[in-house]
This record gives sequence, structure tokens and C-alpha cells, in this order.
Amino acid sequence: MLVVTNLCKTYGKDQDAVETIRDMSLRIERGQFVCVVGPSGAGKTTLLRCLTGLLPVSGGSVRLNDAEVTSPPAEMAVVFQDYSRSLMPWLTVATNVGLPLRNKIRDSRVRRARVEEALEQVGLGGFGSRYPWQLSGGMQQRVAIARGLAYQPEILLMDEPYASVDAQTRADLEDLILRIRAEAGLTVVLVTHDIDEAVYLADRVVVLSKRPATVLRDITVDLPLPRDQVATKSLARFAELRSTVFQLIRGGDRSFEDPAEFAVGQTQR
Ligand SMILES: Nc1ncnc2c1ncn2[C@@H]1O[C@H](COP(=O)(O)OP(=O)(O)OP(=O)(O)O)[C@@H](O)[C@H]1O
Repeated sequence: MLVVTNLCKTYGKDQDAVETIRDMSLRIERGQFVCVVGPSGAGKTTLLRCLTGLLPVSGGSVRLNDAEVTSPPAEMAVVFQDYSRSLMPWLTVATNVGLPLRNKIRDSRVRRARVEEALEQVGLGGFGSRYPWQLSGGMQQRVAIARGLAYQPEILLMDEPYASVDAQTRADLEDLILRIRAEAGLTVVLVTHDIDEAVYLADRVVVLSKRPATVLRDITVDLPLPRDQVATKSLARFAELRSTVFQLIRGGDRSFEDPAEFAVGQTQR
């Protein structure tokens, strides 16, 4: 279980101080899929980085299974938006995926098997000897996801993981993560700008206020599982939830006067 208690984060000091997160508390149960949304610049990425321990908090705490998180815990894997920066172009796909396993699995045969299994999971079995630049953007993001999965984490944190791919690939990757989550019983925390994506994927949507971010609303998504891109999005309840989230974000940040400014079913970055 991931527990955030009275989290505060301020960048800089004195007149340069940027208060980004104020007194935020959140509890994420094992196996839950939680999407975090909020106005641009609210502090979503900052929150995610605090959850990983990559960024020191200014106050409060983050605890994973009762242990304080001060650096990325072994149970956690992170997938960032920009696969072109997170994959090493001079290494093969298999080496990229196996990189974080070097210290965890000493036996290279076992490591190779784990890498191949993770590539199979994301539909890239047999692509291990290719280089990232030989693959499409969507395939490269799959490699980044495989790298997280190969680690067999208990919790996967994802920051706008699908923002750089086209709409069809995005839908495929959304379904991929839902399937993997169901198979592996993973806990997932995913930051997104896309309200449709958040409602489609999540068990809970956490809506942040504008900066300094607090939890504006924590919404349970009571849509049936398994989700389906067409059937789920056609439900009246889906439209209702999407509209609730949209209004909260809009109300939380008056600068979004034009709904087209914000992503309702579209990729925005
Ligand atoms: N290293 C930093 N130093 C100072 N301020 C920072 C730093 N990183 C982020 N900020 C500020 O903190 C605030 C929150 O940034 P963050 O990237 O967490 O927001 P976000 O909600 O993820 O934004 P977006 O929706 O645009 O991706 C912004 O005002 C940003 O300028």
C-alpha cells in the first residue's frame, strides 16, 4: 500500500520559492489503478517524482508498505513520457529492457528469459535484437513498459506514458496496460492530461487543484470491468464521470475557459 501523508513540496527558496504541493494526503491500495489529473502546471509530475523518491519532499511523507520512500524502492518501476530519452539508442531492445535487472538477477540466462518474457507481454517477442531507432514510437514506448515489467514491480508509476504516440497506438497501449494490470495484479499510478483516458483506465481518478496542488476530489470509477474502448466509452456513466472530472478541472483553474484548450479525449502536451 502506498500512503502519502501531509505531503508538501516547494521548489527553491525565499523569493524564488514555488510552492507546488500543499498538505496532500492519499492512500493507494495494492492492486488499484489510480489516474492523477489536474490543470497544467498543477504539480502532477512533481507528485509522481515525490512518490518515486526521486525528488525529496519538503514536508510530510511517502510510505510504501510502511517503509519511508526516500529513493526509488525495489518494488517500484517508473515509465516516463519520453521514450526517446529513456531508451539508449546504441543498445539493443533486449539490453535496454535488461539494464535495470543487472543488479537484481546475476544469472544472465535467467535475465535473458525475464527480458524475453517482458517483451512477449507487450507484444514484442522476437524484437530483442533490434535497436530502438528501428521501431515505431508506439513500439518504443512498449519497450519502455517492458523494461518496467521485467523488473516485476509491485507498483508501476507512469507519467503521461502515451502522450507522444498517435491515437490508435494510444488506445492499444491503454488496453495493454489494463490487460497486464489484470494479469499481474499490479498497482498502477498514471498521470495524464487526458480525461477520457483517466476515466477509461482507472479505478479511481484523483483530481488535483491548481498549484499549490491539493486533492480536489477522489472519484471512484464504477464502470464495469473489463473495459472496452467502444462499449465502455458509450456508457452514459462514462460521459457523466468525464463531465464531472472536466468541470472540476475547469472550476479549479479558470484559465481554461475554452474546453478545447483541455484534453477531452485528445492528446495534449
Ligand atoms: N525543478 C523545478 N524548479 C522550480 N520549479 C519547478 C521545477 N519543476 C517544476 N517546477 C514548477 O512546479 C510547478 C508544477 O510543475 P509540474 O511539472 O509538476 O506540473 P504538471 O502538473 O506535471 O504540469 P503539466 O501538466 O504541464 O505537465 C510548475 O509551476 C513548474 O514550473
